[in-house]
Amino acid sequence: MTGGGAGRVMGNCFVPASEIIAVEETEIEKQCSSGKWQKMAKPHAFTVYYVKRAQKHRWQCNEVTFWCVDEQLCNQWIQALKELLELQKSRPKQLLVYINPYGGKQQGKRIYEQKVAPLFSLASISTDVVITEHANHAKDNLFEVNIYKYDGIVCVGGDGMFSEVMHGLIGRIQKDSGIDQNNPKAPLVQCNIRIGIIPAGSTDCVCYATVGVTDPVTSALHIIVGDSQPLDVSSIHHNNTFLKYSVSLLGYGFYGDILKDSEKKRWMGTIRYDFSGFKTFLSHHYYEGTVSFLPAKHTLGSPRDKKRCRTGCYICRQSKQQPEEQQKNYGLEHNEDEGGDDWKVIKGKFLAINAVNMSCACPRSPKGLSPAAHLADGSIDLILVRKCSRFNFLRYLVRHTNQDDQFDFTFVEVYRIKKFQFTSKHLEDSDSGVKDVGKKRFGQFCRDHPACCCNLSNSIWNCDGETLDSSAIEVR
Ligand SMILES: Nc1ncnc2c1ncn2[C@@H]1O[C@H](COP(=O)(O)OP(=O)(O)OP(=O)(O)O)[C@@H](O)[C@H]1O
Ligand SMILES: CCCCCCCCCCCCC/C=C/[C@@H](O)[C@H](CO)NC(=O)CCCCC
Ligand SMILES: [Ca+2]
Repeated sequence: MTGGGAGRVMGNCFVPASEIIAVEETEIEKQCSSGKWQKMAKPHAFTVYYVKRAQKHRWQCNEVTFWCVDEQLCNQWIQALKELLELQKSRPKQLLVYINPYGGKQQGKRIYEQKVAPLFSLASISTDVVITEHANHAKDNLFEVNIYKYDGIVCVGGDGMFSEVMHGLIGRIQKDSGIDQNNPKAPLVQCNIRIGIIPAGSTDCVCYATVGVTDPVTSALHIIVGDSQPLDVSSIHHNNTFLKYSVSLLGYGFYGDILKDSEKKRWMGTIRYDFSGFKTFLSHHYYEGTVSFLPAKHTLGSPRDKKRCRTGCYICRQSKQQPEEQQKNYGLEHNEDEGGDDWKVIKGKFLAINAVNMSCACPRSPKGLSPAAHLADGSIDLILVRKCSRFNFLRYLVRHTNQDDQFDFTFVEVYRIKKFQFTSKHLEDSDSGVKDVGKKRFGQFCRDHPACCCNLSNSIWNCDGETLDSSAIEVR
């Protein structure tokens, strides 16, 4: 048989079966003398659609058409290739798709319809599509529909949309299994339904940090070939009440303040973060509080490693293989929940407290806030940025965007941890009965030292781009 792609004769073209998207019989048309197009009886042809790896982690859908004069031989090839595709067991056949039409640049619906739906249809994936009408629509819907008939859920939107779908899915599975999410020690039931992300948000950090690029076609192709990547999820509680799950950034101080300000500016679209980022940087507020954490002793690797986490990463695989029993024993021996000796306590004045489950790489920060953090090692990198000058804080922020070591500053500390708790000084003071009526009654900023930047109010937690209501939290 003869093969040619996009009108040119190709040399050799090697495609692993796992990267074939579809095989279709091709109708070859030939212009006859009357000038009309008509179907040609011979030769016979079929087209193979496959993944082409382009630059910078981008994937494209390419095609190559094979011609043959023998119809039977042609059909045999088509049959054999279709059987090969049937053997690809991890590929989804039925997907439930949620589109946030207002995320990012409000292009979610267009991106899905123009770039993703044609690929799903080519790959014979059937879809049920829900265009969300309000926040929490997707989450609530996941508690109502028969999720078990789907091979995966796709969210078209940003990190907030991913977080919503993740909460819906984890919540639904726990509900169906009788697990109380309010109990921080309850072992959660693992969810085997995958979530696919078609990036159409403002930061898209979960997509960027897992795929390496924010490109709807690349993500659609990863979904089609059935790729998967486990992710660490942190649960956040306060006083035995479940608050939220987090997969990317849980940030207090700088990133909490940016979010608080930027939520009022949603109408600006993605540029709101630049405005609020600049404003928050200038305000230079720091916050006092206590962070207690349990270091991750049994994970290999450190946040200062040079190597990045990739699919199939050795460190993630090792930590997955760590027997559950050993982890339980570790918990008992180290009396971890009672705040045993292994817990470290740090009191201080912080410009930012960032707890990241993954690098948090995104187009704004291509290596992320903790470049060596692991996607699925069961640990969090806790970054404490202590009070420092504006100039030094700027130097730190600039390192989010270049190759220099973000942790090589005296005012920045990083720990790889399993659990942590935070209480703001305000709360500690009010809990211990210390009342400073003046502070509480008069405004948010230090009246005696207007230029000192100490902020007498609390910051908020930025949990994957959503605000958390409580400033005191327990995370595991
Ligand atoms: N139809 C809707 N109307 C209003 N809000 C919605 C709707 N659908 C979803 N949402 C909410 O919008 C929030 C933000 O959406 P999304 O994450 O897609 O965009 P983004 O915030 O611009 O991007 P990123 O999270 O990457 O910064 C989500 O938390 C989601 O709950
Ligand atoms: C002068 C140079 C200064 C450069 C500073 C660049 C800083 C970029 C860091 C970006 C880090 C993103 C971490 C991910 C957070 C997401 O969970 C969250 C939801 O999408 N996004 C934000 O909170 C949005 C956060 C946006 C911050 C601007
Ligand atoms: Ca991790």
